[in-house]
Amino acid sequence: MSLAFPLEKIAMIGGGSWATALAKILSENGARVGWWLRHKEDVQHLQRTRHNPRYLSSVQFDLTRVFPSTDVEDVVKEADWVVLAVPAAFVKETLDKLDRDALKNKRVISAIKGMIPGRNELVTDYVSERFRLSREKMGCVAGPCHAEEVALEKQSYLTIGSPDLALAEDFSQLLRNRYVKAHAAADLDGIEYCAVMKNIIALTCGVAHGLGYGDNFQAVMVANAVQEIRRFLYALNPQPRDLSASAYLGDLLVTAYSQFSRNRTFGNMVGRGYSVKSAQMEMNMVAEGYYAVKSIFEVNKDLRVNMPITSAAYHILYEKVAPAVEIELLKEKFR
Ligand SMILES: NC(=O)C1=CN([C@@H]2O[C@H](COP(=O)(O)OP(=O)(O)OC[C@H]3O[C@@H](n4cnc5c(N)ncnc54)[C@H](O)[C@@H]3O)[C@@H](O)[C@H]2O)C=CC1
Ligand SMILES: O=C(CO)COP(=O)(O)O
Repeated sequence: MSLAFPLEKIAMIGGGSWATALAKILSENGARVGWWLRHKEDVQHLQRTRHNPRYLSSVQFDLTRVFPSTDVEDVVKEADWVVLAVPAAFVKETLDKLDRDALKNKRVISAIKGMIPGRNELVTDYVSERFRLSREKMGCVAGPCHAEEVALEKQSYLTIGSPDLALAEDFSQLLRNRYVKAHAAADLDGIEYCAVMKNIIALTCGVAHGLGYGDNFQAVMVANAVQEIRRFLYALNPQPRDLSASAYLGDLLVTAYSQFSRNRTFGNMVGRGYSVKSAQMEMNMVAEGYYAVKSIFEVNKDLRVNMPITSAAYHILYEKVAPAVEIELLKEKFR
């Protein structure tokens, strides 16, 4: 196979499903991928068997292009591009080991669809401030794309958001292959916030499903969600954007409807009566929407946007209001 990008050096930060899927796409395109994983035994397993033992274990890696390691400083030092793919709740502790100049002269892509808990910041805002990095040097990976379908090489679409369209286009090129189409977009903030919010909506769709509501109700929930997202984005960052594009609506739809969605699965368990703790323990994966709902709810205390779905999810997850009560209230608010 000819290598499309033999000289590009990537640092992949994260050992979960999405990091594994992105490492597959990038390395198969010929990039050199230094791959930080948290557990030494996972690194050793990858080196021995060429498979990630925990996530997307069917994917086999070419170890002449993929270099697993537990040393985040080493992995970052070598790279031109740093791709962040740990859940947002672990960004701080993962990057804490790096000094403030570690990302100087690097281009940083967040593949994370969550906010930094406690700080209620987008990942790119946090990284930009912590590492004194201009947002022009940053981008995000968005779009309706489940890691599980990447592993199966199903046709997928990604959008790279960055205020620097040239950077977004460069990273799009690294991703394009037989089954991935990627394109550049300028709306970094809007795309990143929408990716966070669609997780909250998918989680709440899961709650309704767990309570026995059907497809008719879910379709109305999703339609109302688009309006909720539009109101919030307009209040926060009023610029023209086409919310029907796949980076916004497409990602909302796939997460709300897919069997692979972590957020929907988590919500479904809560709707069926699991406590938040037991639902989290049951999943070996992270539902970003759980953390995101608190961040968005708190950001909205100043904005005061009408956000019935987010408020319902917050009451269920953080104030222990019975899911049936909150969904019953939503029923009356939807049009
Ligand atoms: N899975 C997918 O299809 C997609 C995921 N994303 C985003 O990618 C990000 C990563 O999620 P996934 O790969 O899905 O995760 P996952 O749910 O597959 O796996 C959980 C990850 O959390 C890590 N983790 C758990 N405790 C940790 C700790 N204390 N410190 C550091 N890491 C810890 C695990 O090592 C593992 O990497 C999320 O923001 C998610 O929204 C974005 C697009 C698609
Ligand atoms: O963002 C995703 C698909 O585009 C993944 O969503 P989940 O985390 O709910 O699986």
